[in-house]
Amino acid sequence: MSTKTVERSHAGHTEAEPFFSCRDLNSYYGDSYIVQNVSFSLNKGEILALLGRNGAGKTSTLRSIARASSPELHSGEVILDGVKLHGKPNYFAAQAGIQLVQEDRRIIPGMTVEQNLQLAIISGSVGWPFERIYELFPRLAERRKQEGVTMSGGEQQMLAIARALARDLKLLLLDEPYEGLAPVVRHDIAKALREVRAAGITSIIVEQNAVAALELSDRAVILDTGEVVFDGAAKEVLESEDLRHRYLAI
Ligand SMILES: Nc1ncnc2c1ncn2[C@@H]1O[C@H](COP(=O)(O)OP(=O)(O)OP(=O)(O)O)[C@@H](O)[C@H]1O
Repeated sequence: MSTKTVERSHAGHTEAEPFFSCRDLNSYYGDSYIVQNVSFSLNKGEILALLGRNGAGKTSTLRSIARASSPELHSGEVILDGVKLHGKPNYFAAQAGIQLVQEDRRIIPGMTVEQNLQLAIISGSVGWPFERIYELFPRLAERRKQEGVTMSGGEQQMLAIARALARDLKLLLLDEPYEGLAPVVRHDIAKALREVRAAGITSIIVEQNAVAALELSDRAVILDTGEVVFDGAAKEVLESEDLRHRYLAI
């Protein structure tokens, strides 16, 4: 039983059923108990920053929500738009509209930008038309015939997000989207993510650059050794030196 207290501010929460919720997630890598009773919820169209120090369990929580094969979700509930994803086969999460954009971006070598997008919808899950995606990312439109892996890191990140949008997307999970990117490129990605929010898509962002993530987000959840220690408005974390010092070392 945990001795930690969760600091919760209810700014931004509504009494209605949340669009997304995870409750008491417990995940393991083999015998290592990593994600410990993690619970939080999100309204439709919100961006949530999932923060914490190195090793706090951010990626593991994101992967548990996406029902990746590891870590293994031993118990807990994941509900998206009224649909229960727990107790179902892992692939059901993607079918239900959860897309995980992994830190290494996973662009398929030997394929152009457009072929990478075509491959994303081969399973039949179709989201934004390619032209709408190219309007969001004009750099991808210019490079649609270029091999994806030959593009810059920022362009590959755009393609990774574009691939998620090409599918029927309800919850976008982003693992370190700003990793290795120059400030100007981070700015372009943030602008696109705001447009994605304006289109009603809900996102969870894990990011080392906590300030950049908080500036983009409506809500924040902070993890410490696999447990939730804060759940509230992103603005509250930005404005609280105490929270930032205690849990984020910034
Ligand atoms: N494949 C794995 N096998 C065993 N343990 C793992 C594995 N991946 C991560 N862990 C452990 O789980 C814990 C949480 O890791 P996780 O990557 O989720 O943290 P994080 O908050 O995303 O960290 P970072 O900011 O450093 O990426 C760490 O102690 C890590 O060593």
